[in-house]
Amino acid sequence: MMALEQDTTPTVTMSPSNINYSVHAEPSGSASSAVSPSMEDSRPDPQQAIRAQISILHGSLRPVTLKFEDVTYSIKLSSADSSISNWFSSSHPTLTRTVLNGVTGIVRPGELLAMLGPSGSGKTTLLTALGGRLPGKFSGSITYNGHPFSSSMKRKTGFVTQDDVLYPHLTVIETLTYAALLRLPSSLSRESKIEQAEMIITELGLLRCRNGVVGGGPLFRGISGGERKRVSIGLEMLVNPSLLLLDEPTSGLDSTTAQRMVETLRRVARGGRTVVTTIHQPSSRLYRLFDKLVVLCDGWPIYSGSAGRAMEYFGSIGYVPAFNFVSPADFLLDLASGITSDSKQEDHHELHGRSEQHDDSNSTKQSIISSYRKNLYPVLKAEIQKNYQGQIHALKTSLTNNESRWMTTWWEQFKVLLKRGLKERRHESYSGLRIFQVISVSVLSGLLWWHSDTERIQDQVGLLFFFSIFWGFFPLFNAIFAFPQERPMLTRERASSMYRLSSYYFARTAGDLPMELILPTAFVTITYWMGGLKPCPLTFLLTLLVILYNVLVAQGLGLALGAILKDAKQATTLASVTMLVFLLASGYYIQHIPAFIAWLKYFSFSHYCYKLLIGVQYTGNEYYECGVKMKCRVSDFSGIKFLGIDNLGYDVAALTIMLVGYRLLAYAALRINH
Ligand SMILES: Nc1ncnc2c1ncn2[C@@H]1O[C@H](COP(=O)(O)OP(=O)(O)OP(=O)(O)O)[C@@H](O)[C@H]1O
Repeated sequence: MMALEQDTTPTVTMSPSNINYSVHAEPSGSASSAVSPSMEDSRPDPQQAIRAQISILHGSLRPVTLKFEDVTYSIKLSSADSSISNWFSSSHPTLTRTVLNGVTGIVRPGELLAMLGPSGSGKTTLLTALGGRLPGKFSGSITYNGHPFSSSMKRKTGFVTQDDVLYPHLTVIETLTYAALLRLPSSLSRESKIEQAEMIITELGLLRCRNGVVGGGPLFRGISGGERKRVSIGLEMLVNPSLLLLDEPTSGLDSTTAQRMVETLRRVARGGRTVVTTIHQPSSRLYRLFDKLVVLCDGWPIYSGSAGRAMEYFGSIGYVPAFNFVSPADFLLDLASGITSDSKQEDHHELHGRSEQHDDSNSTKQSIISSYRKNLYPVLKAEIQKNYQGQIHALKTSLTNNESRWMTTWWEQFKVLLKRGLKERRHESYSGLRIFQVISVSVLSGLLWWHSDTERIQDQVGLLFFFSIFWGFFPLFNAIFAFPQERPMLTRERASSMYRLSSYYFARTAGDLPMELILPTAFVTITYWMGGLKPCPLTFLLTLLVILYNVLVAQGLGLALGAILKDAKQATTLASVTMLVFLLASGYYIQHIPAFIAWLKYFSFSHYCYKLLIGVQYTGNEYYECGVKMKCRVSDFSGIKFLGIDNLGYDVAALTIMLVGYRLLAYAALRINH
């Protein structure tokens, strides 16, 4: 797969007169490509677009020149003193920290830019800013072909984060195929999209693990870290991005795999794309593959320009490596940390101790930062300010064509997401443990309530209450985890405009329905008949319907709590308190709740469910044995009398309001949080 690695120079030719551009990337004989859409017609030929989409690794359709000038970014830190007295004082100062300090640079199509710097120097922050994902405002400017970040640019940008956020239970081919079905335009056939995913697998050397599950975390091992990283890159490559941003793509990889990874990135860049990557400790071999370099030191730039000239520049301002064989990257990282020469420093520190070491490194940093401002910055500024009007005009046309935000229709997105969700959660939904849990509880309760006829009305009422509580707790706690578990994936996919939130929401909730409904059906069927409830098919059916309705309401509340709180732990805590209140207020345990708190029952879906179950099971003129040879009306039984079994329509209406309300709340919370 790496056979294409050669020194290939992209040529981007533009002239305002003929407004044509062509990107020639000729990595090797067979893979050569030339994409030259005419800019006179802003609407690309669909066939041509499709062909170009299919040959994704061969050429970018819309080259992007990325310029960033004086990018400065500060973060607010929470006040160190959070004592109670401070909460009431409005005058305590807000601490801020400048993470980026006037970083400037330019990277053109076909170039691979690497960001170097010690840990915490601001590489990820700068990359996030370049990807238009920085929360809050920064000063300075970042432009893409002369324009600010737009939703059109968002779709042409691939962003690979440091942590691989992937669905752990899908295989490599499933992961890429579902992404292709969601991210590639409807104009491509399903087969072409699948072909595209296969092509990515071949191009990124993933054939060996094609059918392996992705995995994640120490408890669920899947493919290797390097393979997972390549899957993440493949996901972004699917859309043939014009701008590809990668955060530490080589972290955790051995040097050979890291070398291959960067070679691949270089090849991707040579296809006319703009590639920017942060990198830790590149070897000399790796370093040679970069075209451009930005070196950061505590958020300040100390170098920005050609990678090949970095050593020459630092030599010219008096910093040279102590030994000839020192890797350029090691030397630059040492410099960015304020360390000038290993041997000199060691001798010096032995003599003068730690505080002087600190002073020395600070003065070195000051010196290289001011050299950058004096020597490099003006040259860089002049280069960036050069008149690129011709290019901008030509490229602008390609970037502003009339595109809708979504690649596929709502229905297509729903279908793919539903299928993907079912695959990803098949182990969970159809887990033997869950089935065992429900069946064993149903059999056990059937035995405990064995043939409890109307003569033991207290027991029967208890069984109906148990139905309403068990089928409140169980779906509620299952649903709570739905959104918090998928949050990282949802954030990543939404950031690349992969699908609408509504299609995700409906697919996610619909996917859980079969199992959410099958299990209570099995439970009620077993327990109802074993427990000796009214042997009437209609009553049984109505009981089942009430339980299923209750399940849907409880599931809605669980989804809403998970979506609002985002954290599953907090959501489960709140859910257990809520369910406890619902259980106590539902009218089974306490019949004389004080008036000032009796309103609580109106918020309890278990109360409505319990009332409906009683109403379905008994009619007002039924009798039960209430003493020796004494018959009493069921409606006079204290538990039922207090509850009241009239006006059941109101209870159905209350449950319906909750059913819709909780689900709307869950959707609104998701929308706000994503
Ligand atoms: N949201 C935030 N809250 C607090 N500190 C932040 C935040 N974002 C960034 N920082 C701080 O800004 C600095 C730069 O962070 P950044 O992640 O960009 O560094 P980095 O060079 O990518 O580091 P590494 O190589 O370790 O990933 C760090 O000191 C980090 O703690």
